[in-house]
Amino acid sequence: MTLLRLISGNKFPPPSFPINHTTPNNSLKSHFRFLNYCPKSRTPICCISNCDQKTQSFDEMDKDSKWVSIESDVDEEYARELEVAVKAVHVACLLCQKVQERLVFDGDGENVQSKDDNSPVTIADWSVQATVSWILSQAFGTENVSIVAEEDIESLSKTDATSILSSVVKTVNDSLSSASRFGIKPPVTNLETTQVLEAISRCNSNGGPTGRFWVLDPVDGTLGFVRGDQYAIALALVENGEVVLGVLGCPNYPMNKEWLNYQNGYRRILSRLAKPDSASWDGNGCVLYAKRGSKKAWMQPLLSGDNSVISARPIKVSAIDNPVLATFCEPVEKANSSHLFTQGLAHSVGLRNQPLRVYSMVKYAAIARGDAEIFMKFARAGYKEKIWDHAAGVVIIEEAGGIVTDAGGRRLDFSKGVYLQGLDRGIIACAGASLHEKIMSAVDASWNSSSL
Ligand SMILES: Nc1ncnc2c1ncn2[C@@H]1O[C@H](COP(=O)(O)O)[C@@H](OP(=O)(O)O)[C@H]1O
Ligand SMILES: [Mg+2]
Repeated sequence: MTLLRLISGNKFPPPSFPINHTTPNNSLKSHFRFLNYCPKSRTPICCISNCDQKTQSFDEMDKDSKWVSIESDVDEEYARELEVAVKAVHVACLLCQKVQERLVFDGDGENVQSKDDNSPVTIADWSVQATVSWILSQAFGTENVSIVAEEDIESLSKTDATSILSSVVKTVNDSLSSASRFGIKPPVTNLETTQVLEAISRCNSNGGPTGRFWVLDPVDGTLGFVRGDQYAIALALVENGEVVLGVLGCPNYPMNKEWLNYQNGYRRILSRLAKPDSASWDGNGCVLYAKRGSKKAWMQPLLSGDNSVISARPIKVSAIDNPVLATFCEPVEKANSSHLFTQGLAHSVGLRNQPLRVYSMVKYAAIARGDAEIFMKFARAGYKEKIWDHAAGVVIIEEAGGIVTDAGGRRLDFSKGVYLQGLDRGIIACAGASLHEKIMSAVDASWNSSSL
């Protein structure tokens, strides 16, 4: 591993800069390789374009790449894992954007399949799983990487799935061949079909209480994805049952929170009106990440077009604790969480705003960014929540200052395998303790009379 070359002191942000670990004092060890800061937004800027003052990347990463990012100390625990994970999620976001464009605009419906539970799965789900699995294996060695992830290759390996499989292989190779812009060294030659299938099927860990494993939801909210709406790519690292890193890619969730309100295919509507400015921080999606215990969470814009500059901003949960002013999020699909029950809770707690119904873990992102105050999910009795639907979001909200528990006030338990075992009634994530307590009391008061 190589350490960055130091960049001259006057290029660092001024003392008032909000990220204190990137001040000149500790900049020697900083792995956030500043090249400058933006005078307008006062955010750190890292140059990805060809630049004399470029810094070096990890040995196994592409030597020609200028991608630089991630504010953490190289000696810090999980610094390297975080860097690789963020890069992998950026690559996955771009992959998904391309596939979603094709699905939504070109009506590429052939590349959507139905799973046994009737939920959709697309070439993006398999392609992201293969791509992230390959990137993690390259970075840490296949023998050191254990992944719990949503997809398997059963339906993909069937004889009638040959055209889907070849689309997946092409999508993975296209995505990896352009991954060098993120500092990821592409494969020397295109991956063969067997290698792609192997990368997907390697993600067959069952998790558990000991050791280290990654948790991946390649496309969370696949229904939102196929509808041209919100979805997320979620990658977390769990060690001895505790989520230690979380990275959440939200390709359709730009900086401006109002965009969340464009439900039912806002991107489609928007793109018809005017193509979003691809280089704009405001018009593009974001990647959020956090490391357990750092008390900090971060957001980067998604790269697109020829954009050569990237910056990260610290994010914090909302300071609103008055229910009258608070907004709660919940799944779009009634089948995934009872809207009737949360409506009753909202009424008894005094929430007045309309619920923000959003697909996927973008809801966790909304709480962590301070765009909403409460996320509630009350699935039907018997539904078993999977760890990949929550792991990354939980650590990001907690490090951004929020709280995530079940309805009994217990932290979610990621140590029991693929499912969140022992979950009490539902999931409640809040910006602060006061709202959280009010919701929990309201659940206690109304649970027995509910049909859940
Ligand atoms: N009956 C059900 N009850 C609760 N959650 C469900 C469900 N069926 C599927 N889900 C989960 O809800 C996720 C979508 O979240 P949301 O409803 O918040 O958009 C799905 O993720 P995938 O789309 O990755 O399968 C799936 O894991
Ligand atoms: Mg999911």
